[in-house]
Amino acid sequence: MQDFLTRLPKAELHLHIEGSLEPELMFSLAQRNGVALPYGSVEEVRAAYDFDDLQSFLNLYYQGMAVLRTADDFFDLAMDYFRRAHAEGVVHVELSFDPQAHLSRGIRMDVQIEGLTKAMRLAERELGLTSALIMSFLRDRSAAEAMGVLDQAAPYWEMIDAVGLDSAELGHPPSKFAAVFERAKALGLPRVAHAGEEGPASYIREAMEQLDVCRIDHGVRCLEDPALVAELVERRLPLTICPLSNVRLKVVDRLDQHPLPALLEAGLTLTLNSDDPAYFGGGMLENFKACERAFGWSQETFIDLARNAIEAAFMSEARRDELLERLAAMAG
Ligand code: HPA
Ligand SMILES: [Zn+2]
Repeated sequence: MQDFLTRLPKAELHLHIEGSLEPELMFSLAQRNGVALPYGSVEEVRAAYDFDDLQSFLNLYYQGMAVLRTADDFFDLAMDYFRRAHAEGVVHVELSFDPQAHLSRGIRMDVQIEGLTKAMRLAERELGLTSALIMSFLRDRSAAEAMGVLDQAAPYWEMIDAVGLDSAELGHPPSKFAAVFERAKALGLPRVAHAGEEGPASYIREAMEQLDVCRIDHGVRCLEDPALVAELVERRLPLTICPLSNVRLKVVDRLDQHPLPALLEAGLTLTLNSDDPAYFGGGMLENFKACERAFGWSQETFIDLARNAIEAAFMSEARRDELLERLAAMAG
Protein backbone atom coordinates (compact mmCIF):
# COMPACT_ATOMS: atom_id res chain seq x y z
CA MET A 1 0.00 0.00 0.00
CA GLN A 2 2.84 2.41 0.83
CA ASP A 3 4.27 1.87 -2.65
CA PHE A 4 0.84 2.34 -4.21
CA LEU A 5 0.22 5.57 -2.25
CA THR A 6 3.64 6.91 -3.28
CA ARG A 7 3.07 6.13 -6.97
CA LEU A 8 -0.46 7.58 -6.93
CA PRO A 9 -0.31 10.91 -8.86
CA LYS A 10 -1.29 13.30 -6.08
CA ALA A 11 -2.36 16.92 -6.60
CA GLU A 12 -2.16 19.12 -3.52
CA LEU A 13 -4.76 21.89 -3.42
CA HIS A 14 -4.36 23.18 0.14
CA LEU A 15 -0.81 24.05 1.13
CA HIS A 16 0.41 27.20 2.87
CA ILE A 17 3.94 27.58 1.53
CA GLU A 18 4.99 29.40 4.73
CA GLY A 19 3.77 26.33 6.62
CA SER A 20 6.24 24.16 4.70
CA LEU A 21 9.17 25.90 6.43
CA GLU A 22 11.05 23.06 8.13
CA PRO A 23 13.06 23.97 11.28
CA GLU A 24 16.36 23.17 9.47
CA LEU A 25 15.64 25.79 6.78
CA MET A 26 14.32 28.19 9.45
CA PHE A 27 17.73 28.02 11.16
CA SER A 28 19.77 28.40 7.99
CA LEU A 29 17.71 31.39 6.79
CA ALA A 30 17.89 32.97 10.26
CA GLN A 31 21.67 32.72 10.07
CA ARG A 32 21.83 34.02 6.49
CA ASN A 33 19.68 37.05 7.39
CA GLY A 34 20.90 37.70 10.94
CA VAL A 35 17.44 37.08 12.39
CA ALA A 36 17.33 36.02 16.06
CA LEU A 37 15.20 32.95 16.80
CA PRO A 38 13.66 32.19 20.20
CA TYR A 39 14.96 28.59 19.90
CA GLY A 40 18.34 27.00 20.58
CA SER A 41 18.01 24.02 18.28
CA VAL A 42 15.92 22.28 15.65
CA GLU A 43 14.70 19.86 18.33
CA GLU A 44 13.54 22.78 20.48
CA VAL A 45 11.54 24.14 17.55
CA ARG A 46 9.83 20.79 16.95
CA ALA A 47 9.07 20.44 20.67
CA ALA A 48 7.29 23.82 20.59
CA TYR A 49 4.83 22.51 17.98
CA ASP A 50 2.25 21.34 20.48
CA PHE A 51 -0.94 23.23 19.66
CA ASP A 52 -4.28 23.67 21.45
CA ASP A 53 -6.16 25.26 18.56
CA LEU A 54 -5.76 27.25 15.34
CA GLN A 55 -4.65 30.46 17.10
CA SER A 56 -1.87 28.77 19.09
CA PHE A 57 -0.50 27.41 15.79
CA LEU A 58 -0.87 30.75 13.97
CA ASN A 59 1.24 32.47 16.65
CA LEU A 60 4.23 30.22 15.85
CA TYR A 61 3.49 30.19 12.12
CA TYR A 62 3.72 34.01 11.89
CA GLN A 63 6.79 34.02 14.14
CA GLY A 64 8.59 31.37 12.05
CA MET A 65 8.16 33.18 8.75
CA ALA A 66 10.14 36.18 10.07
CA VAL A 67 13.26 34.50 8.63
CA LEU A 68 11.92 35.05 5.08
CA ARG A 69 13.38 38.33 3.84
CA THR A 70 14.66 38.11 0.25
CA ALA A 71 13.41 36.67 -3.04
CA ASP A 72 16.06 33.95 -2.62
CA ASP A 73 14.48 33.00 0.73
CA PHE A 74 11.05 32.59 -0.87
CA PHE A 75 12.67 30.66 -3.72
CA ASP A 76 14.50 28.30 -1.33
CA LEU A 77 11.36 27.80 0.76
CA ALA A 78 9.26 26.78 -2.25
CA MET A 79 11.98 24.75 -3.98
CA ASP A 80 12.70 22.81 -0.78
CA TYR A 81 9.01 21.95 -0.58
CA PHE A 82 8.69 21.03 -4.25
CA ARG A 83 11.62 18.58 -3.95
CA ARG A 84 10.09 16.88 -0.90
CA ALA A 85 6.64 16.76 -2.49
CA HIS A 86 8.05 15.35 -5.74
CA ALA A 87 9.79 12.57 -3.77
CA GLU A 88 6.38 11.69 -2.26
CA GLY A 89 4.72 11.35 -5.68
CA VAL A 90 3.06 14.78 -5.70
CA VAL A 91 2.63 15.91 -9.33
CA HIS A 92 0.92 19.28 -8.86
CA VAL A 93 0.95 21.79 -5.97
CA GLU A 94 -1.35 24.79 -5.43
CA LEU A 95 0.59 26.89 -3.00
CA SER A 96 -1.10 29.60 -1.06
CA PHE A 97 0.91 32.51 0.35
CA ASP A 98 0.00 35.27 2.83
CA PRO A 99 1.28 38.57 1.37
CA GLN A 100 0.05 40.63 4.34
CA ALA A 101 2.13 38.60 6.78
CA HIS A 102 5.21 39.72 4.84
CA LEU A 103 4.15 43.25 3.79
CA SER A 104 3.59 44.04 7.47
CA ARG A 105 7.28 43.14 8.09
CA GLY A 106 8.44 45.40 5.26
CA ILE A 107 8.88 42.63 2.65
CA ARG A 108 7.59 43.88 -0.69
CA MET A 109 5.07 42.01 -2.83
CA ASP A 110 7.50 41.78 -5.79
CA VAL A 111 10.12 40.09 -3.56
CA GLN A 112 7.60 37.46 -2.46
CA ILE A 113 6.15 36.73 -5.88
CA GLU A 114 9.47 36.82 -7.72
CA GLY A 115 10.96 34.17 -5.40
CA LEU A 116 7.92 31.89 -5.42
CA THR A 117 7.29 32.01 -9.18
CA LYS A 118 10.98 31.40 -9.95
CA ALA A 119 10.77 28.18 -7.92
CA MET A 120 7.49 27.23 -9.63
CA ARG A 121 9.12 27.54 -13.06
CA LEU A 122 12.22 25.58 -12.01
CA ALA A 123 10.12 22.80 -10.42
CA GLU A 124 8.24 22.34 -13.68
CA ARG A 125 11.43 22.25 -15.75
CA GLU A 126 13.48 20.11 -13.42
CA LEU A 127 10.93 17.88 -11.69
CA GLY A 128 7.96 17.93 -14.08
CA LEU A 129 5.95 19.26 -11.11
CA THR A 130 3.25 21.75 -12.13
CA SER A 131 1.86 24.33 -9.70
CA ALA A 132 -0.57 27.19 -9.19
CA LEU A 133 -0.33 30.26 -6.97
CA ILE A 134 -3.09 31.30 -4.58
CA MET A 135 -2.89 34.72 -2.92
CA SER A 136 -4.64 34.51 0.45
CA PHE A 137 -6.05 37.34 2.53
CA LEU A 138 -5.74 37.33 6.32
CA ARG A 139 -9.31 37.35 7.60
CA ASP A 140 -8.35 38.69 11.04
CA ARG A 141 -7.23 41.93 9.37
CA SER A 142 -9.56 44.47 7.77
CA ALA A 143 -11.38 44.07 4.46
CA ALA A 144 -10.03 47.48 3.44
CA GLU A 145 -6.47 46.21 3.86
CA ALA A 146 -7.26 43.10 1.78
CA MET A 147 -8.70 45.33 -0.96
CA GLY A 148 -5.47 47.37 -0.90
CA VAL A 149 -3.41 44.18 -1.25
CA LEU A 150 -5.49 43.05 -4.22
CA ASP A 151 -4.84 46.42 -5.91
CA GLN A 152 -1.17 46.30 -5.03
CA ALA A 153 -0.95 42.90 -6.74
CA ALA A 154 -2.10 44.41 -10.08
CA PRO A 155 1.26 43.75 -11.82
CA TYR A 156 0.90 40.06 -10.83
CA TRP A 157 -2.78 39.35 -11.51
CA GLU A 158 -1.70 37.33 -14.55
CA MET A 159 0.55 35.13 -12.38
CA ILE A 160 -2.05 34.52 -9.68
CA ASP A 161 -4.36 31.54 -10.24
CA ALA A 162 -6.82 32.31 -7.42
CA VAL A 163 -7.37 34.30 -4.25
CA GLY A 164 -8.02 32.67 -0.88
CA LEU A 165 -8.99 33.50 2.70
CA ASP A 166 -7.16 32.15 5.76
CA SER A 167 -5.92 32.86 9.34
CA ALA A 168 -8.08 33.06 12.51
CA GLU A 169 -11.57 32.03 11.46
CA LEU A 170 -13.86 32.57 14.45
CA GLY A 171 -15.37 36.07 14.49
CA HIS A 172 -14.21 36.75 10.93
CA PRO A 173 -16.97 35.39 8.67
CA PRO A 174 -16.62 35.26 4.87
CA SER A 175 -19.23 38.04 4.54
CA LYS A 176 -16.59 40.49 5.85
CA PHE A 177 -14.76 40.01 2.52
CA ALA A 178 -17.72 40.04 0.11
CA ALA A 179 -16.59 43.25 -1.65
CA VAL A 180 -12.97 42.07 -1.97
CA PHE A 181 -14.03 38.77 -3.51
CA GLU A 182 -16.50 40.52 -5.78
CA ARG A 183 -13.65 42.62 -7.11
CA ALA A 184 -11.47 39.51 -7.55
CA LYS A 185 -14.32 37.91 -9.50
CA ALA A 186 -14.64 40.99 -11.71
CA LEU A 187 -10.91 40.66 -12.42
CA GLY A 188 -11.48 37.05 -13.51
CA LEU A 189 -9.70 35.53 -10.51
CA PRO A 190 -11.10 32.24 -9.19
CA ARG A 191 -11.84 32.15 -5.46
CA VAL A 192 -11.36 29.70 -2.59
CA ALA A 193 -11.80 30.22 1.17
CA HIS A 194 -11.11 28.45 4.45
CA ALA A 195 -14.49 27.80 6.09
CA GLY A 196 -15.84 25.34 8.60
CA GLU A 197 -12.46 24.44 10.15
CA GLU A 198 -13.09 26.03 13.56
CA GLY A 199 -15.96 28.19 12.32
CA PRO A 200 -19.59 27.03 11.99
CA ALA A 201 -21.31 25.50 8.96
CA SER A 202 -22.92 28.89 8.28
CA TYR A 203 -19.46 30.22 7.28
CA ILE A 204 -19.34 27.56 4.53
CA ARG A 205 -22.69 28.73 3.20
CA GLU A 206 -21.51 32.36 3.31
CA ALA A 207 -18.36 31.46 1.38
CA MET A 208 -20.52 29.82 -1.29
CA GLU A 209 -23.15 32.54 -1.48
CA GLN A 210 -21.19 35.71 -0.83
CA LEU A 211 -17.68 34.86 -2.09
CA ASP A 212 -18.76 32.53 -4.91
CA VAL A 213 -15.90 30.11 -4.21
CA CYS A 214 -15.07 27.11 -6.40
CA ARG A 215 -13.66 25.12 -3.45
CA ILE A 216 -13.95 25.15 0.33
CA ASP A 217 -10.74 24.76 2.33
CA HIS A 218 -11.41 22.33 5.24
CA GLY A 219 -15.22 22.48 5.46
CA VAL A 220 -15.34 19.56 7.90
CA ARG A 221 -18.09 21.20 9.96
CA CYS A 222 -20.56 21.08 7.03
CA LEU A 223 -21.99 17.92 8.58
CA GLU A 224 -23.73 20.09 11.18
CA ASP A 225 -26.12 21.30 8.44
CA PRO A 226 -27.70 18.50 6.34
CA ALA A 227 -29.22 20.97 3.85
CA LEU A 228 -25.77 22.45 3.27
CA VAL A 229 -24.30 18.98 2.73
CA ALA A 230 -27.01 18.28 0.13
CA GLU A 231 -26.12 21.48 -1.68
CA LEU A 232 -22.37 20.78 -1.61
CA VAL A 233 -23.04 17.30 -3.02
CA GLU A 234 -25.42 18.60 -5.68
CA ARG A 235 -22.94 21.27 -6.82
CA ARG A 236 -19.98 18.85 -6.46
CA LEU A 237 -18.12 21.64 -4.67
CA PRO A 238 -14.76 20.19 -3.56
CA LEU A 239 -13.62 20.29 0.07
CA THR A 240 -9.84 20.33 0.67
CA ILE A 241 -9.54 18.13 3.75
CA CYS A 242 -6.34 18.22 5.84
CA PRO A 243 -6.39 15.15 8.12
CA LEU A 244 -3.17 15.61 10.14
CA SER A 245 -3.84 19.35 10.49
CA ASN A 246 -7.26 18.63 11.99
CA VAL A 247 -5.64 16.33 14.58
CA ARG A 248 -2.81 18.73 15.48
CA LEU A 249 -5.17 21.72 15.83
CA LYS A 250 -7.60 19.62 17.84
CA VAL A 251 -10.48 19.97 15.40
CA VAL A 252 -10.72 16.23 16.17
CA ASP A 253 -9.14 14.28 19.05
CA ARG A 254 -7.77 11.43 16.97
CA LEU A 255 -7.69 10.63 13.27
CA ASP A 256 -9.91 7.57 13.70
CA GLN A 257 -12.57 9.97 15.06
CA HIS A 258 -12.30 12.26 12.03
CA PRO A 259 -15.56 12.79 10.09
CA LEU A 260 -13.83 11.72 6.84
CA PRO A 261 -15.78 8.44 6.55
CA ALA A 262 -19.08 10.29 7.11
CA LEU A 263 -18.09 12.98 4.58
CA LEU A 264 -17.32 10.25 2.02
CA GLU A 265 -20.55 8.43 2.84
CA ALA A 266 -22.48 11.68 2.24
CA GLY A 267 -21.18 11.74 -1.33
CA LEU A 268 -19.10 14.90 -0.96
CA THR A 269 -16.25 15.68 -3.36
CA LEU A 270 -13.19 15.35 -1.11
CA THR A 271 -9.46 15.85 -1.57
CA LEU A 272 -6.60 15.12 0.86
CA ASN A 273 -4.02 17.81 1.62
CA SER A 274 -1.22 18.69 4.06
CA ASP A 275 -2.06 22.35 4.98
CA ASP A 276 1.16 23.19 6.90
CA PRO A 277 3.33 20.07 6.60
CA ALA A 278 6.30 21.38 8.61
CA TYR A 279 4.04 22.05 11.60
CA PHE A 280 1.54 19.19 11.45
CA GLY A 281 3.69 16.07 11.21
CA GLY A 282 4.04 15.35 7.53
CA GLY A 283 3.35 16.00 3.90
CA MET A 284 0.94 14.51 1.39
CA LEU A 285 2.21 10.93 1.62
CA GLU A 286 2.06 10.98 5.41
CA ASN A 287 -1.55 12.24 5.26
CA PHE A 288 -2.52 9.49 2.81
CA LYS A 289 -0.76 6.82 4.90
CA ALA A 290 -2.37 8.05 8.11
CA CYS A 291 -5.83 7.75 6.48
CA GLU A 292 -5.01 4.23 5.34
CA ARG A 293 -4.08 3.29 8.92
CA ALA A 294 -7.10 5.02 10.49
CA PHE A 295 -9.78 4.00 7.99
CA GLY A 296 -8.38 1.02 6.07
CA TRP A 297 -9.51 2.48 2.75
CA SER A 298 -9.13 0.51 -0.48
CA GLN A 299 -6.97 1.54 -3.42
CA GLU A 300 -10.19 2.52 -5.23
CA THR A 301 -11.02 5.09 -2.54
CA PHE A 302 -7.56 6.66 -2.79
CA ILE A 303 -7.84 6.72 -6.59
CA ASP A 304 -11.20 8.51 -6.29
CA LEU A 305 -9.68 11.10 -3.91
CA ALA A 306 -6.69 11.64 -6.22
CA ARG A 307 -9.05 12.05 -9.20
CA ASN A 308 -11.14 14.63 -7.33
CA ALA A 309 -8.00 16.72 -6.74
CA ILE A 310 -6.87 16.56 -10.38
CA GLU A 311 -10.37 17.53 -11.54
CA ALA A 312 -10.63 20.44 -9.06
CA ALA A 313 -7.13 21.80 -9.75
CA PHE A 314 -6.14 24.97 -11.59
CA MET A 315 -4.19 23.39 -14.44
CA SER A 316 -4.23 23.26 -18.24
CA GLU A 317 -6.61 20.78 -19.88
CA ALA A 318 -3.61 19.03 -21.43
CA ARG A 319 -2.01 18.51 -18.01
CA ARG A 320 -5.33 17.38 -16.53
CA ASP A 321 -5.80 14.82 -19.32
CA GLU A 322 -2.25 13.54 -18.84
CA LEU A 323 -2.71 13.09 -15.09
CA LEU A 324 -6.15 11.50 -15.43
CA GLU A 325 -4.64 9.02 -17.89
CA ARG A 326 -1.88 8.13 -15.43
CA LEU A 327 -4.51 7.61 -12.78
CA ALA A 328 -6.65 5.45 -15.08
CA ALA A 329 -3.61 3.25 -15.77
CA MET A 330 -3.27 2.64 -12.01
CA ALA A 331 -6.93 1.72 -11.69
CA GLY A 332 -6.16 -1.10 -14.16
O1 HPA B 1 -5.01 25.74 8.76
C1 HPA B 1 -5.07 26.97 8.66
N1 HPA B 1 -6.21 27.61 8.89
C2 HPA B 1 -6.31 28.94 8.77
N2 HPA B 1 -5.29 29.70 8.43
C3 HPA B 1 -4.11 29.13 8.19
N3 HPA B 1 -2.95 29.69 7.82
C4 HPA B 1 -2.07 28.70 7.70
N4 HPA B 1 -2.65 27.52 8.00
C5 HPA B 1 -3.94 27.77 8.30
ZN1 LIG C 1 -5.11 26.00 5.54
